[in-house]
Amino acid sequence: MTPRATLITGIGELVTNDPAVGDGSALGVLSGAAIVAAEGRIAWLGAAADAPAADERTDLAGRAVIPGFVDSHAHLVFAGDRAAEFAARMSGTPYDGGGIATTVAATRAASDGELRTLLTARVAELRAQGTTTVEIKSGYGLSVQDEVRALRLAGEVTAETTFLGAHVVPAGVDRDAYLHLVTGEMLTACAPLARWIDVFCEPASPHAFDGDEARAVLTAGAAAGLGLRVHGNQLSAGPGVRLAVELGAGSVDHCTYLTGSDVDALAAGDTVATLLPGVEFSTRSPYPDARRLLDAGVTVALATDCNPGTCYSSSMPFVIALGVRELRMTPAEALWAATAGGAAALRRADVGVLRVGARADLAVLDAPSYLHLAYRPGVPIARALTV
Ligand SMILES: N=CN[C@@H](CCC(=O)O)C(=O)O
Ligand SMILES: [Zn+2]
Repeated sequence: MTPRATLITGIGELVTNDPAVGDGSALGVLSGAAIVAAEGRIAWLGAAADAPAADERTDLAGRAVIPGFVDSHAHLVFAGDRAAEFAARMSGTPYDGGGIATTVAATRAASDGELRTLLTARVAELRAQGTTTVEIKSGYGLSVQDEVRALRLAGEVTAETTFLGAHVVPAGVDRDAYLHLVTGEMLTACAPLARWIDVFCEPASPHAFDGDEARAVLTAGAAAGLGLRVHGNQLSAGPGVRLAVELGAGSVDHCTYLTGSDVDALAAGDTVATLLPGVEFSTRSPYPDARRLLDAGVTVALATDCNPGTCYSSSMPFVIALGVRELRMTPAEALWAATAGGAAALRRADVGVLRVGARADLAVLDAPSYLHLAYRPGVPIARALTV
């Protein structure tokens, strides 16, 4: 049986992220274009006048279309509320990772059904704002059974699952014993449910892991067949970035405090620098220096880091607005980072780009141009369209 095909017309502006088409820019912007999608993939893309016949037709009445956002960093499996901690930070209390224990307690106490309900609502919230691919970390279980449960639930909604047993050392647990567990029994139980392993490498936090500990976690994860990701350089210019690059991680995330050698290492390696400006917004902290990274030729991604402690926002358009307004990225750089950049951070070639064979994961904007993502901050103009 031939697959049913859908023709999408009336596209005001089409951002493909394919530099081989359109205006010659990295965004590969086309006007007067149409798309045919079949079985979740792009079957045809070109001038609307040349579009082939299809079984169904969707007319977007002049709206802009972009690749669906690729949110390459999110912590969505959790219960509980830390609004009071947010309020304290707005009055000057600094963030040090200590509040993670509050979420761990609430998450362990929640039933599978409660966690699933919270998770699916958060995924729906992301999609309603244009995100079509999301990476989801464990890290609020911190016991073998609770980390396994978090990854099992995450795997119900995404293929991009990340084992973050090394988020913090749980309260009352010996550091060395916990490291032994995370790199041993917990890793063995979690690896079959995860694509990635991550570690919160932050010597400035008494709860997180130093460079040697992070290296042990990542090396064990790689030996178990997992790809590597690192929470690095969030609170200080620690060893996270250099470790991530040395070990060939897909991405090092936060990158708020960088030395010159960190930037040089990122520019020479193939690890993506993922910036999470919603965190600096929500913790009233200095923003990372995106221009320094971009000007050095580093591949930069933007993601939400949606989590209950440092940024309880699932909105990629909000992150793009921060990228433009606060990180001084151009609107084009910010959109690329939130789509193709996220795909690079997840080592995916089938998302974050619209070309024949790629996933037909689109975001439709109630606007004539992608510029409106930063031009109209806080206005819900983006939504996911998977055909
Ligand atoms: N920094 C470590 N992990 C999260 C925050 C987790 C929390 O505070 O609950 C982050 O990416 O910012
Ligand atoms: Zn995070």
